Amino acid sequence: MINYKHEPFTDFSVEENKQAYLEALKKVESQLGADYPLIIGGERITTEEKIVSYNPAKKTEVIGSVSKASKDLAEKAMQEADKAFKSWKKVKPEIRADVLFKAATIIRRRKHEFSAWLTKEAGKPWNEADADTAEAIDFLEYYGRQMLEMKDGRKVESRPNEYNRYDYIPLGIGIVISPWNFPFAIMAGTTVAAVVTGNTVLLKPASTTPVVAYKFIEVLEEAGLPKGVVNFVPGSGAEVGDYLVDHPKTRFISFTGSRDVGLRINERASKLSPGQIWIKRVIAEMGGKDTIVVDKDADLELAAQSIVKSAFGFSGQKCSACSRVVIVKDVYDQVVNRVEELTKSLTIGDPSDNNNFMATVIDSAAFKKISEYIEIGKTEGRLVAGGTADDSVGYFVHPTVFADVDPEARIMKEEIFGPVVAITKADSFEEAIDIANNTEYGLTGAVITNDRMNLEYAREEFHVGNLYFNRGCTGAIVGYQPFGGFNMSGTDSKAGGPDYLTLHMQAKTTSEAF
Ligand SMILES: NC(=O)c1ccc[n+]([C@@H]2O[C@H](COP(=O)([O-])OP(=O)(O)OC[C@H]3O[C@@H](n4cnc5c(N)ncnc54)[C@H](O)[C@@H]3O)[C@@H](O)[C@H]2O)c1
Ligand SMILES: N[C@@H](CCC=O)C(=O)O
Repeated sequence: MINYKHEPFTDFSVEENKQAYLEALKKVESQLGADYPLIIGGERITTEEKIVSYNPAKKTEVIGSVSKASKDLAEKAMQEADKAFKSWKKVKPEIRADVLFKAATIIRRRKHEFSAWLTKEAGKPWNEADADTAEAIDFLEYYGRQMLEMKDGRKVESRPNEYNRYDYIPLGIGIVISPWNFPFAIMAGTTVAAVVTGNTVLLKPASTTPVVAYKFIEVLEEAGLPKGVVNFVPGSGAEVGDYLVDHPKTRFISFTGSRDVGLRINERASKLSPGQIWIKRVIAEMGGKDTIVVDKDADLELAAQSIVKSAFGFSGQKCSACSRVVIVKDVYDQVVNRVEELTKSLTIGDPSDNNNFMATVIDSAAFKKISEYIEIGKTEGRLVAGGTADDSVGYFVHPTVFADVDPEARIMKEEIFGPVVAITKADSFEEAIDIANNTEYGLTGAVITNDRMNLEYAREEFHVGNLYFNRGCTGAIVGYQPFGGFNMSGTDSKAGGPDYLTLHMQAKTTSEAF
């Protein structure tokens, strides 16, 4: 792709960068508690009912209060999106791409400010927030360029006296439903993929992180996006989510979130609503139960470091997080001991303080669910580290490691989505890969080995959408490691990959005889 390079990560050991982030945090702190309206057809609409967004590390601190869309307002947004589609679909792809490039530039100028919102609203430590913002910029730069490459369609053959073309045209109105764990990157990436391809959007962000989404819509407006192309409609998943998914004018749904909600959307979207004249397209990126496999011939320090970073980065709240480890028996004790040491040395606390490696989980429901899994883990394995939690100030769950877990145990099979990792032993490398595959998910996985033949075996047999060798299993980069999973991890749409935009368009063949 022409001139695309991913956004570099900030080095916070450089004093200037550290000071800039502290300034950004101060700026954001001075703006906490504001009210944010819905944006429908460019109009700001304030509702009585609000979604209140809190800081998970200081659970009484209000980040902002966001108006909440009702079904009536969702319907109004649908009408506005329908109206805007008629003109937006005719806007040249170059101009649509330009809006993305300008938005990327605006965000780059305010990079630490956006990251500071993520630290406050999602509890992201500095490096995790910085990576989330960098990924949002990457999506804008990458999808903008990809649209320029696709704007004239693909080449097909013509014959004498016949001219054939194969062009991509937009689909229509897309419902974008995004998760809280990458509240900037995934929300922005899924929105702009739909927009740059000529569609209009109703964006329903996650209810725990709506403020950063509002800030992003402001950037799109500043970059020149016409009214009604993206409509901001935060609301209850069950009420507004179902209404929009079922709506006959909905042409496609781009969902990222849990398995259960993804399956529900897929099922509802398959039912015809009165007046509907198409089969709705569903892009669904869902959960994971991701494994790191450690071979006997491996760099064991690299293995332990990769496990700890992948399991506990952003408190394990990544669909890509390492939540299971399979170690070949010859090196099992060594690796478990080192994982224990590293885990016990992690610093935990408020993410505004960059000395803390790990902060909180997102909210009280997550805190409760993860705490319950820790209790289940105590009956299913040997507690090696952590096992405690404290929600007196914020939702802190301590990084937890269980060893000697049976491959069939619940903590080995169910997505916990928190800082909990389960370790099991395998007799051989082949058995380790079998255990890794023994889950309904298939998102990410990693193999740590120096054995070339075993790497090749894993390349064929380890059934995941993103497979990594001799590194951890998180941190895919847009345009470098297209991201998406198999089986119950979703529709393998591969966000940030060369095929992603085609999912938002339909191809039209024209053949002219002359
Ligand atoms: N595969 C990926 O690329 C990827 C990326 C990030 C997160 N995830 C997954 O997301 C989950 C965590 O995110 P979450 O807790 O926000 O997930 P979630 O499924 O609870 O919510 C995701 C979004 O769906 C909305 N929603 C809830 N019920 C709905 C309904 N009935 N109709 C329409 N929308 C509805 C929510 O409000 C939110 O905006 C984890 O399972 C994680 O693995 C996957
Ligand atoms: N793309 C991210 C995960 C996104 C889901 O949570 C990664 O590769 O770690």
